[in-house]
Amino acid sequence: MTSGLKDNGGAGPPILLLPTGEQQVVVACRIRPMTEEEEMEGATNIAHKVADDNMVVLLDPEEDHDNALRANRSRERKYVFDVVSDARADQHEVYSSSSKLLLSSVLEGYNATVFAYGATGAGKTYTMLGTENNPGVMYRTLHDLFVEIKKFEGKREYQVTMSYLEIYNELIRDLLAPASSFLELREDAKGTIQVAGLSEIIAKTPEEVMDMLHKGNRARTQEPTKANKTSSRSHAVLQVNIKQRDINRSHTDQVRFAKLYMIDLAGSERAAQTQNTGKRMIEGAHINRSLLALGNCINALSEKGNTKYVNYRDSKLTRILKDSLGGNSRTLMIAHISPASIHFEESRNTLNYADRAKYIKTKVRRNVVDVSYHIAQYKQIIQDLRNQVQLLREQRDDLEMRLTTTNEPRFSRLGNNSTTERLRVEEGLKLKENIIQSYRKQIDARRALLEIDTGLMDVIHEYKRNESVIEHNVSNEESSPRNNNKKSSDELLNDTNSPDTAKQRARAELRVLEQERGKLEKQRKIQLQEFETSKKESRRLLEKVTKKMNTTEQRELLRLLTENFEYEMKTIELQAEIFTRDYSIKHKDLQLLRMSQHRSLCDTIIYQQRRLIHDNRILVPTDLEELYQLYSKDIDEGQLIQDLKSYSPRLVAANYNGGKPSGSATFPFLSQIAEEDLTSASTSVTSFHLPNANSRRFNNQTTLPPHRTLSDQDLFTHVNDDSTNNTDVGHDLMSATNKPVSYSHFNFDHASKQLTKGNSMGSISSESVDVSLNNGDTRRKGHTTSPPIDWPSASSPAFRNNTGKDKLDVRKQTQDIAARAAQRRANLHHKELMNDIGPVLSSDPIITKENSSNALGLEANGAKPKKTVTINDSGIPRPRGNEFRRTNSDSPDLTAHDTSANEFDPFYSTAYNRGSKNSNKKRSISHGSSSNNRSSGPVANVVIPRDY
Ligand SMILES: Nc1ncnc2c1ncn2[C@@H]1O[C@H](COP(=O)(O)OP(=O)(O)OP(=O)(O)O)[C@@H](O)[C@H]1O
Repeated sequence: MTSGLKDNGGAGPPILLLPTGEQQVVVACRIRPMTEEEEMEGATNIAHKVADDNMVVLLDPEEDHDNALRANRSRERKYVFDVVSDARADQHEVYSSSSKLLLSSVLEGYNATVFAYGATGAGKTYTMLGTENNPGVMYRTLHDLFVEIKKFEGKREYQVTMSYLEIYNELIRDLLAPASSFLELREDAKGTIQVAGLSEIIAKTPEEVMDMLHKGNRARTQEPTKANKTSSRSHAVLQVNIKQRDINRSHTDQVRFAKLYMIDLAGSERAAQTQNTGKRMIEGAHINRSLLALGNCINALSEKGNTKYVNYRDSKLTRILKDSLGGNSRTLMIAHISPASIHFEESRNTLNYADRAKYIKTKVRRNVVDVSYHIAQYKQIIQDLRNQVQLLREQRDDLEMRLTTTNEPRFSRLGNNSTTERLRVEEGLKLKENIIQSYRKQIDARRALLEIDTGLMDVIHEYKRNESVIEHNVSNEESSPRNNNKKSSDELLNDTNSPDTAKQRARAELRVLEQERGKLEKQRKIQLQEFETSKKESRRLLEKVTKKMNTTEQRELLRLLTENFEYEMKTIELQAEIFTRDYSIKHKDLQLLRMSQHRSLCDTIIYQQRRLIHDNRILVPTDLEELYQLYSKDIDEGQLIQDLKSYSPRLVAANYNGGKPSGSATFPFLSQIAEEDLTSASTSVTSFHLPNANSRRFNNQTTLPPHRTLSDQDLFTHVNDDSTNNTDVGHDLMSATNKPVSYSHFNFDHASKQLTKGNSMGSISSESVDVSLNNGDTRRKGHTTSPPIDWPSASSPAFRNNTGKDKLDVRKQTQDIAARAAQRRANLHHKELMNDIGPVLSSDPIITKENSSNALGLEANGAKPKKTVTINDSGIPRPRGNEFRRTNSDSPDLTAHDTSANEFDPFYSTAYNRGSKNSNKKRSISHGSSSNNRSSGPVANVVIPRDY
């Protein structure tokens, strides 16, 4: 190993070398003891520490010695790490062989990071925090840090500060000031990530540090789950800054800085294992997503030559860990696993990632600043300091003067004058205290409201995503012949990828989410009331206090107080606005995808209806035929919008522009969204309602409801435009008002009504798109301009004299058109969404090597993951697999499909190609229609990733 560990002659644990330059990440592994629950479940011990104390052997519990095929294929896995500790190792041993090694380095001025990694319940928090009687790495490291510092007493001057934050559902909270608002990450000019507004507290003794740690841990989000009774639902980051300099300053002064990060990550979890639902499930999705981003960074960084692009921006966790993983830091990863056979998959994943992390190299350098002084500079410094002392004296005198006019000392002056005056001032001071408290209460209530709102937004988003899962599967069922798809109930139960299972899961999830929504709405009502009460109380107090304050100083003080309060409120309002906008964007992304599904279904229906008309020789009225010709023309030339204008201006105008002629040349609904985005920023405190029974009706239907793009006006209706300011009181305070907070409602009732109005023409594009189809021998490429076909109406010669050849031609043309329509629209959506949404990675409930490396592969190619479209067309004979190939400019790869019916659930699977290089049937996202569904006509499906 070249990780920087060195044996110190058997005298103790190995120590870290301290060279400046490249250094590999040190990886330790801790196997915790079996828990009672695991033993009760009959789990066996499959993780063993062997050899030179640094090897872990993991046995596959499913190894079958009786199976001749597998007999020679041992699935025993061996991993070598820098340090390995098993169930016998106590907290002190683990600390001594891991984090302690970094301490001397930190005191030398090197940055360091220790982070605990592993699946949920693997023992990360136990290692990092420990228990009161058996503290973990965080406490022990800080304790020893102070012991070391003490050794230099009288020689060196140290300043130790600490901050403690958690990342919960992608929101950053200050654990040392839990009542403050969520914090934002900022990147300074040097690319260093800072958490704006994070409190940094000076710590002087280990006890103080311990107090702060306890305080922070109490504020941390921890909830019981099935997998762990004390599961951490957030990533906790403890940052310790150490600054030191010599006490006896000479003409040179050397200042050393070092940052020590200690991180307890939340554990990855498999939805099936944790059986989390509702809020826990949303937390789990956030945790998995950020760990997936971390896994991707580890993969990219551990590549030989380190040439891959490392995407730190995917999550707040990876942004914070940027320096620790790829920058100036000595980094130690403690991978945690359970020895139980029931956690084999989780342990294998953790060990695989830990194994990769060994190859990450950071570039370590000492953070030292040399300050040299010349005599002339000394003189200048002394003069500056004198000036400063003088200035501070003046400020102190001034403050004392102010205090005597505003505070208690004034009582002495009042002394003999009047007791009533004294009482009046006393009362004024009390009122001032009350108003501060009431402002604080109002801020806290508003903050709590914001937290509930973000929870509600998450719940609603999950709800709508699950609705899409159901709709998607329903539409696929509609498009596929049932007899080919019939599965026994046993098969369905075992087939976790089956759409039926996905649908059942989604329905169960909807029920849980509804309950969660109910709970949150109740909480919201109470919180809103509390907020209103505190608002009224502040207003009342402000009026009262203003009357009591009769000097300019007092009024000025009150004005500053109120301004400060308003500033805090504004910050929260801005945060609320950001969350609302984020949600609105997410919501629209989801809508686009749903519309795309819907439109694909319409194409299928049109195709099948035309086929029916043709096969049964049904007479078609002329106006229907004309409409169909318009449809065909649109597919070929993208002219539908223009033609419809002349064909039926009223219809087009009503659909697009509220009666005005539409100026939109491309997707009208997209430009509509852009406009709405610009005007939808006014929502503040929002309350949300899930779709009511009426609007949910279609979940149980077998067809999709008519679809329409919802505007923000549909979604958010102001229910309380209460512009009641804190009543302006006193002349000086006329401007010091508590700005109104407007409330709006997420209006699903209205939204669903709008939905049912329909929007069938509303989003047909006039943009032309290159389409390439592989219809057996015939291959059209580029901008297709085949003339609109003559559909055999009663007057059509084709209908009257339809010879076998004519019929074949007509059918073929129809099939081409329907398929092209589906393909073209799907391509357009793909293109738009790729631009708008960025990489599509599924947040598979657990990070697997397979999916993350594929996700990585997509990044490495500099290409965004492709969302591909499956189109099946029945009637056209094709040489192999009846596959269409797409060669549009976005997807240069020809990606042929061999889609097996409902092979996996697109909502829970990963968007990447799994096919082998040589295979003619490279697999793309396979979902929706199946190869045995070909008779059902064209079906275009678009993947909705879990993220949306
Ligand atoms: N080395 C150990 N010795 C004894 N008990 C342990 C050890 N490691 C973990 N445990 C116990 O196992 C349980 C789960 O541990 P812990 O909460 O630390 O897991 P975790 O990895 O932090 O989980 P999560 O990611 O869900 O927060 C706890 O009850 C803890 O006390």
